[in-house]
Amino acid sequence: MSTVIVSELRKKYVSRIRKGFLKYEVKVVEALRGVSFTARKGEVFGILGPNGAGKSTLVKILATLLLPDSGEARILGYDVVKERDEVRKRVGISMSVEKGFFYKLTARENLKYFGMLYGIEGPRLKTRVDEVLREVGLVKHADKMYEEMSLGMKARLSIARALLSDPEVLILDEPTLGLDPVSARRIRGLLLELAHKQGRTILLTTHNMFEAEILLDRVAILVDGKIIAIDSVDALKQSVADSVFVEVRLSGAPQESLKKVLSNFQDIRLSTHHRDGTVEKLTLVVPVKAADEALERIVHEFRSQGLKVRGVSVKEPTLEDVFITLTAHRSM
Ligand SMILES: Nc1ncnc2c1ncn2[C@@H]1O[C@H](COP(=O)(O)OP(=O)(O)OP(=O)(O)O)[C@@H](O)[C@H]1O
Repeated sequence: MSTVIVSELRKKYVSRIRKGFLKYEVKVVEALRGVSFTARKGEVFGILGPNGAGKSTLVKILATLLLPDSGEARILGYDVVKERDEVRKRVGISMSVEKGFFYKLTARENLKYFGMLYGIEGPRLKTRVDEVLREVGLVKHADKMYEEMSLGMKARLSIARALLSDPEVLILDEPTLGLDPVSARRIRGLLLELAHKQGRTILLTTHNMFEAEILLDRVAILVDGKIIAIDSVDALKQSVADSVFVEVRLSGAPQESLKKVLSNFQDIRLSTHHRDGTVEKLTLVVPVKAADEALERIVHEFRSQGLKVRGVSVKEPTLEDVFITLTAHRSM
């Protein structure tokens, strides 16, 4: 059953940049350029994309915090623009870990405050606050002041707040951003439980490929305001089955020499991003049919440029390889 249905959402930002006394330049950014997808009950659905792709814009619209220019989005059948209040009653939102809590109140007091705002009253409020504290594993820290909590605890508190109204859908913007690996793992475990065991739909944004691989049932790859692929991580990996991903290990090769060699191979793309310095390891994306011959040539070329090749091996593509294959052209 689809709980979130998004069709053809568009959003532009128009800003004025000051260019001098009474002089402005108008800048238009098309943050969303016709985004459509559906998310189902009980799944963790992720929106993955580079900086500025439009992820926050998309989740803010779904969370009823921003109006789209056109298109439609329905959550549990309710329109996020025309039936905003109905959506808000049914959707738990966590936009940013640090925002919106009272620093001098404890975790429990913060939750009580927000519970009251959501209209939960009397003994029900205390029970519900205890329930969500238990759910996110914060009972032990319930009486800690917000300002004294670790980042991981704050992230869990933010999810606890989103759960107060017992929503069927959760919208989370970068729920593990900035967390240490142990705290991030804990949050991921919690999200899997909330979706797979309790049947909630979780819609989240992430930059983190590793997280996407282990957490998401399906992922939409958003680039420049457009979704370029939607599927399970496994299916996305399958979609690049006509390419071989080859890892080449080098002894500190300078960027310039690599660029020179690779510019001679139109059919080979570079998957790994390197910005500067020397390169120890790179992943090449090679069409299956040309693999044997192309690899031999490229290793030969590397060597003739004086680059020391320490090893060449074929590897399983990661989501990052898929992402870069789908989004980037040759990039170095
Ligand atoms: N209030 C705003 N005014 C003008 N431009 C904006 C505004 N908010 C976002 N943008 C622009 O819209 C585009 C999409 O931004 P958005 O924050 O949605 O991307 P994002 O994928 O969430 O990026 P990040 O991963 O860096 O948070 C970017 O080019 C951004 O600069």
